[in-house]
Amino acid sequence: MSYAVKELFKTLQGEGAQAGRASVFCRFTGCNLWSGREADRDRAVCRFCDTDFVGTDGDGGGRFADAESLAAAIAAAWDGAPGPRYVVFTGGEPLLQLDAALTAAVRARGFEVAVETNGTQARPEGVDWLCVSPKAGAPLALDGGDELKLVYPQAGLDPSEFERLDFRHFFLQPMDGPEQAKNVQAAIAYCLAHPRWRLSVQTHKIIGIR
Ligand SMILES: C[S@@+](CC[C@H](N)C(=O)[O-])C[C@H]1O[C@@H](n2cnc3c(N)ncnc32)[C@H](O)[C@@H]1O
Ligand SMILES: Nc1nc2[nH]cc(C(=O)O)c2c(=O)[nH]1
Ligand code: SF4
Ligand SMILES: [Mg+2]
Repeated sequence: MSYAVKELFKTLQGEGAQAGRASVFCRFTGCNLWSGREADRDRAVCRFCDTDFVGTDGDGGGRFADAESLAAAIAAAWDGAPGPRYVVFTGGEPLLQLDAALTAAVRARGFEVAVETNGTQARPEGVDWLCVSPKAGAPLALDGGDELKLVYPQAGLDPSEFERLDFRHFFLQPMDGPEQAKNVQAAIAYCLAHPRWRLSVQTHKIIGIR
């Protein structure tokens, strides 16, 4: 199978329970909940996306013919630094492309494998850390994982609906956009009143890394 990648870069994971961790980010092209075109945003299922995942023209992006060639590019992006290697597959929606061949190829190069998904697709083999971020109006195909990271608030989604699912961590991440300051206050208030939930701040945006 071939893979379309928007961009590939090393940075610190900015969100959730692994925040602060050195990571190679592999951002796949394409999503099933939005075309990525601004003209389509208002009629998309997911309308608040903060990410450009169209095309293969970003830093380190491109079309990779097979799992070995993409895994080699991921290993090169790690840059030879010693210690535990960590790759985060995101997008776009990574589970439209990530498969067992690719998780095996990066694991063979010493990587732990993390995924950021909207939860609408099945989980492939070989994932060590699964972050699920459900979207209002999209069917949830996964009933567990490592962290549930709910962008908050979303009309029609009550966080309590997700508490029955099998996750180790439950996070609210304030929705970025025009109402960001208000959404931060709402998420803080929810976490104070519902201590099962923790706040996930998008730290990379604050400190100015990608
Ligand atoms: C761009 S998405 C890509 C992965 C996958 N499609 C998903 O939605 O989980 C990466 C993360 O950013 C979150 N996110 C996207 N737009 C956001 C926004 N405007 N404010 C806060 N988080 C956002 C998503 O919910 C997800 O947790
Ligand atoms: N630093 C950093 N951390 C992130 N965590 C999840 C991200 C994503 O876009 O999936 C992301 C991202 O884009 N940058
Ligand atoms: S599901 Fe994820 S990548 Fe797709 S539009 Fe929503 S936030 Fe963006
Ligand atoms: Mg991001």
